[in-house]
Amino acid sequence: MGDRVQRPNSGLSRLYDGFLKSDKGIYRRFFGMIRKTKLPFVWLAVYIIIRIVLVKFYIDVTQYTAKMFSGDVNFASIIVPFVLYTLANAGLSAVSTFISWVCIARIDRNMKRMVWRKVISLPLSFFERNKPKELISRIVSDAEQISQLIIFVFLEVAIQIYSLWAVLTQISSYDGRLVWSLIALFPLFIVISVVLGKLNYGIADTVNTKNAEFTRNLSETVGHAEVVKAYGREEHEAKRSQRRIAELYRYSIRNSWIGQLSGPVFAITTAIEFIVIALVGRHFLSSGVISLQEWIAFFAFSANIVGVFSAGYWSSFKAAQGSVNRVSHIVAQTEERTDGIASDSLHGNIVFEDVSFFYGEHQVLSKFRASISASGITAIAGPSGSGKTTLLNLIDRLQTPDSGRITVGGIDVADYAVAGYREAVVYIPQNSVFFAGTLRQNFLYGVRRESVPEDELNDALRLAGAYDFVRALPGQLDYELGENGSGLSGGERQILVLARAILKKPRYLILDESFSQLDADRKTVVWESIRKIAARAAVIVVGHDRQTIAHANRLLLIEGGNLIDSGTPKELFARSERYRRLIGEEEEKS
Ligand SMILES: Nc1ncnc2c1ncn2[C@@H]1O[C@H](COP(=O)(O)OP(=O)(O)OP(=O)(O)O)[C@@H](O)[C@H]1O
Repeated sequence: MGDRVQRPNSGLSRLYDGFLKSDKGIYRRFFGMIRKTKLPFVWLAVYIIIRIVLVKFYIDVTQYTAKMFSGDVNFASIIVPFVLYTLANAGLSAVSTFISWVCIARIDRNMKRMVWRKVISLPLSFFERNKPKELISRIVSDAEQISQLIIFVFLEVAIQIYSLWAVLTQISSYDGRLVWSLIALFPLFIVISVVLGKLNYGIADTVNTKNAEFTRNLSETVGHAEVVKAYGREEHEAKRSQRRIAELYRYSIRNSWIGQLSGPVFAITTAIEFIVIALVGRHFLSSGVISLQEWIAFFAFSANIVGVFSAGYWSSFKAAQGSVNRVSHIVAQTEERTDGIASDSLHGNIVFEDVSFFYGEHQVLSKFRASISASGITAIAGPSGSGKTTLLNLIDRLQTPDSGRITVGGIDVADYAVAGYREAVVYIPQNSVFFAGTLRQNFLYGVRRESVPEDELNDALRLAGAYDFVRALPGQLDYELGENGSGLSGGERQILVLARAILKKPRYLILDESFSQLDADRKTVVWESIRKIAARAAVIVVGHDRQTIAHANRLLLIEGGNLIDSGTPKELFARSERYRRLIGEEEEKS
């Protein structure tokens, strides 16, 4: 928990930090991501049509204004149309703003749906590599930022280009040279926009990263408040948060500072532009090339063009680049394969054929070979960290071998359709995880049948030894559990997980020291159930406690990721000193 807080650099280097942040392949990834998000095309089309009409209104209103300012104040031909256009402009603008927000809300919703579906279909290794709490907080804010990017930047830029074209066409109708005097100023605006955009990206990305880290840290600490209190670390945690809050504050101030930089910078460019326009306009007006009305219209149109550049589209685009990167990174991940052989043909021994497996650089299994019988109870025993859970994860396809393969009935497990496979192979991990909701919802979690008769639920509860305590709960199966299944003891949760596994009628049941929190009586009941399950299914259980040894038909002894012996518990006890040491018999004898 003793983390190091990275302090921001000082002075100008902060500016360059942000300036240097750039990313290759961003456009390709962006469009790849957009292709997978359902866009609200009808709403977008309506929005674009209204905006095109508004551009036309804008050009007409500017010309009427110019006519008025040049002295033409005819009521019927100038003032009435001017007022009508202005009213229609205001009404349509309101409608277009509303539609733009509808488009954003829809894209945001569709993108969250798409990303969430993607995330939940990714292999476990993705969640191990990425910090899940940080990831979730980012998906929520990033999707919104990208939706705004699409509407307020990409679409808006396209509309502004159209508007620019319409305005320049109008100006060229006065005199083509006026257009070139404006175009000559464009490079200046573009360079300034790009520089400010780069600065914006760097700082906005850092602020988002710091925010996500902060949220992850807080939710981790709050989620384990009992540990904080038990170790008396309240003060430490308060100080740690304060450091992060102070750091966030510094970055936010820097963000605002850079955000405000664009105002004065564009004011200077506007002044330059004003001087150029005024000089060009005066020259053309005095030489009689354009009329007074055209000169006023030219001036108004030119001011609008600077407005387009100073609107900060490039800055907004760069600020959203971090969001695009994160979401597109998720979208580019490969999902777990869902197609494959139906689980009906899933029968036979589970065989590890030269399986090697790494967690990052750390090799856990090296050409591991073993066979697990398709019937009876097979126990996997070995010291802590020897790779037992990893073997179970590989059987349940939560992890995939880096080389070699695991077969069931001679077929690679990767070739079975994963949903059916996990329906037939039921895995009860070390921690029995429950979610907030009723006991019934948790009990039926992952049971794919449309409905399960009440009698069958009760039979499963009886078989697992859970019936009596569930009856005693207020509301029984409708008993409400809190976050992470709080409201039940650890042992009660373990029994309920077994009852749930019974409902799934597994062909292979995998248990990872799943009953460590039960008292001796309850363990006896649980083992009775396991024996009944083993009469029609293969049971693979990690552990070397007395009950496991007493019930196992066969035992695999693992050490350092290698199978060092296998046989019946009796055989191993007779011939293996390592085994005897492992189960503590040696100590007892002495
Ligand atoms: N997610 C992970 N990332 C990196 N290393 C891991 C990960 N999970 C396990 N390991 C490492 O892999 C090795 C095997 O772990 P595994 O959990 O399979 O052992 P185990 O025999 O089940 O241990 P235990 O009996 O303590 O549960 C250990 O050295 C462990 O530190």
